Amino acid sequence: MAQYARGAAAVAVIRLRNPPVNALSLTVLQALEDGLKRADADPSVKAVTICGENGKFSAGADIRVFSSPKKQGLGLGPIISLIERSEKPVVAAIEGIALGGGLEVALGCHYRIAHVQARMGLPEVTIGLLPGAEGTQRLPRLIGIPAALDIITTGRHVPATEALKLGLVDEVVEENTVEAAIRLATKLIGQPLGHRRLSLRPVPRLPNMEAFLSDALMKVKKRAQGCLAPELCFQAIKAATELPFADGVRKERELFNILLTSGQAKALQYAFFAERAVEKWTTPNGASWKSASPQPIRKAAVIGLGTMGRGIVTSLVKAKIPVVGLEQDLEYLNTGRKAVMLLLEREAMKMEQGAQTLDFHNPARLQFTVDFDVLRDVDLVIEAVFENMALKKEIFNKLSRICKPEAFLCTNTSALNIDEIASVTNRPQQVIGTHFFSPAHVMRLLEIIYGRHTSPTTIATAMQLAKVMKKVGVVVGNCFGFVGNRMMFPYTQQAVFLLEEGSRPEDVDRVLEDFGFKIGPFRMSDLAGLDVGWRSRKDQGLTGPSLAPGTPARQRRGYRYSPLPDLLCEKGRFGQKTGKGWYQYEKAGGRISKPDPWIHSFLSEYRDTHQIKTRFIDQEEILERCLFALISEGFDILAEGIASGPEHLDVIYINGYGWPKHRGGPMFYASTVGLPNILAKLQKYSEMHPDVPQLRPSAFLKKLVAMGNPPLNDWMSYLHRQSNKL
Ligand SMILES: CCCCCCCCCCCCC[C@H](O)CC(=O)SCCNC(=O)CCNC(=O)[C@H](O)C(C)(C)COP(=O)(O)OP(=O)(O)OC[C@H]1O[C@@H](n2cnc3c(N)ncnc32)[C@H](O)[C@@H]1OP(=O)(O)O
Ligand SMILES: NC(=O)c1ccc[n+]([C@@H]2O[C@H](COP(=O)([O-])OP(=O)(O)OC[C@H]3O[C@@H](n4cnc5c(N)ncnc54)[C@H](O)[C@@H]3O)[C@@H](O)[C@H]2O)c1
Repeated sequence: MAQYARGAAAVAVIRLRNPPVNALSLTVLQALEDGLKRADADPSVKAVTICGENGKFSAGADIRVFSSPKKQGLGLGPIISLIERSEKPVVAAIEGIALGGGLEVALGCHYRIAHVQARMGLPEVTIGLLPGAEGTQRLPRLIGIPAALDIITTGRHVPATEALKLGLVDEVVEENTVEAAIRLATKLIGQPLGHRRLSLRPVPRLPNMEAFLSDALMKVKKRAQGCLAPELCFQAIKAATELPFADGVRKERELFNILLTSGQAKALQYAFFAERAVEKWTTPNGASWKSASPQPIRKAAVIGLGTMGRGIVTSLVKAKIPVVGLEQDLEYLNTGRKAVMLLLEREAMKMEQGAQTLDFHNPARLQFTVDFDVLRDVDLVIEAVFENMALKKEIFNKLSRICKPEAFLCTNTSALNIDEIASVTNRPQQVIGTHFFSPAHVMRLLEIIYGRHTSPTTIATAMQLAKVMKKVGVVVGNCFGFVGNRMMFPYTQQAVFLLEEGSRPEDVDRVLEDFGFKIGPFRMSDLAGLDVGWRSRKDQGLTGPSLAPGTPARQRRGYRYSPLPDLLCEKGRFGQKTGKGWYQYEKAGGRISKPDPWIHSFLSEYRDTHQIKTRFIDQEEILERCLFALISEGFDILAEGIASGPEHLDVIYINGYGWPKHRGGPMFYASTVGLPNILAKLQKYSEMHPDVPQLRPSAFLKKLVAMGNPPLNDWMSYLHRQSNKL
């Protein structure tokens, strides 16, 4: 709702109230409208201030309303026009946040005062929409086309000081913002308001408007990667340059409705809430975010300053946690130190542009050592040494002897058993997997893996660490590859099988990149290094010297196996680092991939050798075999209780594996394709490839289909229900 009160003799204060972020629900809108009408009707009221409860102006429209049948009633635009038309001056007092519809309300006001720590923005694009309450028409009139385009098509939050420079607000204050707004409103009583009504202003012209817009459109499309909203935001802003205000508003509404009814908005809004839902973690034995309290981390250590350790140290420094980086010897230490410093210099430059600083030259904040004794006083250690169980056990055993008893011990292993690592310590309850993604200072995902003995406090502490590092922590159970890499295995396996049967790496990558992945499986493999998987397969006895003599080339443990990646590694083709992998690169370490004729003839010789008949494989088959195998593994993970809901898998894939957010994650995508369709396709492919267990549909998927294809929110409630149709 919105509370109506008198702030000073002649000033009415309308306070938006809907905790925690004063989202504009239908009730709030009704109360806002009632408040405006009451102020208008009361002759003793000469001015109005609009503010928000609890130091937050408003986070915009209540996102849940967009998927409810009541959305027709969300008539925010007319209320904003009502504010603007008021003959009594209306001042917005912006504290905390003014986002989306919240900022649109402020744009309808005649003046805007912001607290110095406030942030403003129109983030609708991030949930698949555009500002639908006349914001695409008012903002360009206030701050010009280039700035409005930037703010609306990126959805970024603008700090108050920048907002002042842009002319988005009239004043920034450090004191009580509402009181300052009331004072301003009092001064404005009786003054003319015409020039303050944004709908009456022209859009500032640019000398080269047409060229500017066509260049901007190209950039917006390139960044959008298949997402519809940025381009429609652009169209709405362009309309402001071409049409009178009222016609521009009509165009905005038309474009808004296209987005609202698109599957993309639904997917992006699902992703918004999924990301928040995973913060409320639970485990099958009843541990939960509600009852577990995190411990403070005042100092941390990172062991191993290779690819991952460097990024992890950088993330900790950025989170202002003092950190010690440890390496195995001085040579590795120097290399690691230089790499960390370079990353930090770059981060510092970026932060200075945003007027923040990064203090990392102080040894109390960042220290490097080869001496484990230095770790005696740290509260938490993250191990990021080579992926080798014996080495990890040696390190954890040492840590458990050296670190103080209350210190937490985390491993960045990609797949190894957390319980086995914990077993060599004197504190298995404080051992946990913290699986960062490369590059660790950039990627938002932190997969948090609890073992059999991990305590709720340890889980809560790892989740808190994720939050402080501005990452998305997702709590999952312990199994080989955990959630992300376990689901990735059937996906990359299908990609390689498709090469055996007739596709080329660039065909498979193109289909998955067109689907929206930032990078296809072969380009990804070249980037990560083919040798990483090769080492792991050798450790598992799937290839290399430990492979039993006489093992058929394309079979392991009775199932289909493709030796193609091993053969490439044997030829020294490790991907980007060697300049050759599934593609060729301009040089070792090069990044521009080109299809490689050598690979094409290598594949055709391989097919001849193994008497595989080359066939044309269409896009549909490529997409379905890769994605549905991954999804089926996801259903197995849910059935085993490794993750507590489909949104966990989706958040992991969006934030760690480049899954297109506008498709909502693999499990959400499965729900849009329809579980019966996925089941039917998996059954078909599985019949065609009976020696590939990853194509056999998950029993849980079958059960959900038998139960009538329930909506995704209900899936987990069917886990233990009996089905007589199976
Ligand atoms: C064919 C049919 C035609 C129908 C016509 C329809 C009508 C047309 C009229 C359209 C009017 C459009 C108006 C406007 O242009 C559209 C919008 O405003 S869309 C919303 C835009 N705003 C956002 O995207 C902001 C989203 N929120 C955030 O970014 C962050 O939450 C935050 C505000 C920065 C705060 O961050 P944190 O402090 O980290 O806190 P949390 O993120 O954990 O949030 C706390 C809590 O609040 C919930 N929440 C946040 N914002 C909203 C919201 N806008 N709506 C609903 N709920 C919100 C969040 O989910 C958390 O709750 P929890 O999930 O934990 O229970
Ligand atoms: N590279 C990735 O993309 C990625 C992603 C997620 C997780 N991981 C996991 O992170 C871990 C590290 O991987 P990486 O890619 O950073 O490896 P890396 O080879 O780049 O670095 C490992 C570092 O550990 C150091 N090290 C080895 N033994 C040590 C010891 N006894 N004491 C101190 N330091 C020691 C090495 O000198 C090296 O610098 C592995 O478990 C890996 O599976 C890697």
